[in-house]
Amino acid sequence: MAHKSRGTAPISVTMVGQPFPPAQTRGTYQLHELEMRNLRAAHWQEKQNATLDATDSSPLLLQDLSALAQRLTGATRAHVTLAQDSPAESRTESFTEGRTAQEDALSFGLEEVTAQSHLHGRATPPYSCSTEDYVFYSHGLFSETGRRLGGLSTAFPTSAPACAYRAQQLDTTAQLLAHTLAVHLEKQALQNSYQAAQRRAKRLEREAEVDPLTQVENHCSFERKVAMRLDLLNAKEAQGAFIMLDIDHFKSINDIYGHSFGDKYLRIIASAITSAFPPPAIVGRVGGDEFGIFVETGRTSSNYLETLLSRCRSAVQRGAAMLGKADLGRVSIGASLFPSQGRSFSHLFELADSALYASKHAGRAVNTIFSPSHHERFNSRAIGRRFDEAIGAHRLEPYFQPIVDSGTGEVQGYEVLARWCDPQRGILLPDAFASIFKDYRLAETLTRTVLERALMAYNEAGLGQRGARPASLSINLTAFDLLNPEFVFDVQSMLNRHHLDWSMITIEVTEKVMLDERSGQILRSLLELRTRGAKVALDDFGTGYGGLRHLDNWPVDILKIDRSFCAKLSQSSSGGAIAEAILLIARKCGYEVVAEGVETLEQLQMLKAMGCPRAQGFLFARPMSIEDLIQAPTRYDPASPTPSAQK
Ligand SMILES: Nc1nc2c(ncn2[C@@H]2O[C@H](COP(=O)(O)OP(=O)(O)OP(=O)(O)O)[C@@H](O)[C@H]2O)c(=O)[nH]1
Repeated sequence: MAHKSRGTAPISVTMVGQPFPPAQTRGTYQLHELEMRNLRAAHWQEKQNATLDATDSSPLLLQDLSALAQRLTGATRAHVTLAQDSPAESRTESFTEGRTAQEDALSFGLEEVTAQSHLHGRATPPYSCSTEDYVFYSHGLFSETGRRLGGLSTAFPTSAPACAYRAQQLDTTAQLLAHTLAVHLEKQALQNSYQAAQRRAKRLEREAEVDPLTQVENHCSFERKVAMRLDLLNAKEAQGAFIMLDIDHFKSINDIYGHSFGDKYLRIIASAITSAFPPPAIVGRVGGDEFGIFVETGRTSSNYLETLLSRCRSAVQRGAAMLGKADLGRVSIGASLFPSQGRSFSHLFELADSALYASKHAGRAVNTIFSPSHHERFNSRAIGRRFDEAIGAHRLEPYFQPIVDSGTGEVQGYEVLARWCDPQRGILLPDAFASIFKDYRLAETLTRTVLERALMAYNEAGLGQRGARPASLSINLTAFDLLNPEFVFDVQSMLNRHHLDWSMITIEVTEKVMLDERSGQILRSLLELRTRGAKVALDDFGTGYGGLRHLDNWPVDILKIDRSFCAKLSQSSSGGAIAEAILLIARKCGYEVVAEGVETLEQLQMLKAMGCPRAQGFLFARPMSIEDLIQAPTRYDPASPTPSAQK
């Protein structure tokens, strides 16, 4: 501090009034400084226990009060401190380079009495001390309730006559200051509590806006903030992108590593997205494992958006790598453009969702920027009305694809596949109306319509009796069908209506359906269907994400080897190895097996050599209408395919 470096002559201090501790009566500057340090340390302790809040505005007020006190009392210097104000702080202010030893002594004496008064509490009678030139007084400032608010320290020249008038002036001034301080501090306390309430309200408001798990905006706040931003941008003619990001196979990740690991993964993904899209971009969690992002892109090309998406994907991969699991970090992304594709939140959301669905459909882990062709395929709202019309006009039809004994070529059953016969666009495969399967009403309607018509056709055309053995009918179900507890009873009524029984029904479900978290009802429905006599086939086996655990946990009778393995049979040794492994598992566990997507004689021969009992694919026949099926053989010779199979 300034006074340390100055090496001034020692100041002798003589106490009057309350006694000082003995060490301080020795009276050299250096000794005093040591003592003062101790005093300050003790004072800081007191400060920590203080209840009044010294705020930024206090120093100003204290300066004003000090000046006022000086005027009222005629003191050479007056110094007002708050109860929790530190002598150390006022000392820094008081001692500056260039002061004379006398001025130092003045400040030092003032501080001395201040510190004493702080340390010893109530200053009655006032503390006082003197140097050669000055006499110092310290008055405590108390509220009406006796609470210590601060102190007034004053200095008078020793040469001035001491009189009763001075003592009275000091007392009156101390009372006035105490009153002023009390009012100020009360106002301050009120202000503080108002500010604290404001801060609390802000915090609560923010808490209501953020998703507690990931700390990004929750759905509601995301929508509100994006809508507000769009209003601004609409006025400015600026450009932006609405992005949807969905974690791939998150259900399985929860399933395999546990829910709390899933939570951690979600947090990591959220923070990766936020790092890739810092404010002013808006990031929100809009679903369980789905995030929305709105980012302004300026007047740049769509290449720039691609760059942003790639950057986001890399950030996600880097974040996921920290979790040390090789199968993490895969996300699907869809984006729509503002304002060229949409101007409102709901429209942009819908289009980005369609694009996201297109990414999922394309095999996941890809980015898709919306294009109109995605709309019908991947947007259930866009297709819903036309679908309802098609149902009314009986344009949703069952097609049948034979399932054949790979040894004899004999037809053992038919898989029922939905076809939409559109007058303008011809016969549409489910891929062209994939969004139907996202909407429970449309998905259920589709299953029931196609099933009812398939059973009717099966019965009327006598399909069950055409071959040497009754042919089975394999029906594809969605999670929505199985989640409906009424579904089993509805199928029972259909079977009754068409004089058929459960033994000829096979229910086909994918691994994804079996992994559905609402699996309680799905499992119950499958068990009920099986109890009634239907078989359960696990479709696309080997492509799912959940490993082999379904086989232990779920009621399964048949494994359908996915077409991707059959396609690789003749191309790579791994395709053959996987098909062989599936057949081995099936044999050991007692499952029936059907190979899907068999297209060449070579594939069939390899499957036969591995012991695969049944096959289905273009080598025998494509899915066909009931009219074509009636004409089709009940036994195929793979060596000389039928004309329909060659299409
Ligand atoms: N750990 C965790 N899981 C959640 C949370 N919210 C939702 N989920 C789960 O997230 C999963 C979302 O699954 P989906 O998006 O339907 O399916 P998916 O497995 O990601 O499949 P694709 O999106 O088609 O790749 C469900 O299983 C939910 O139970 C959460 O806060 N924490």
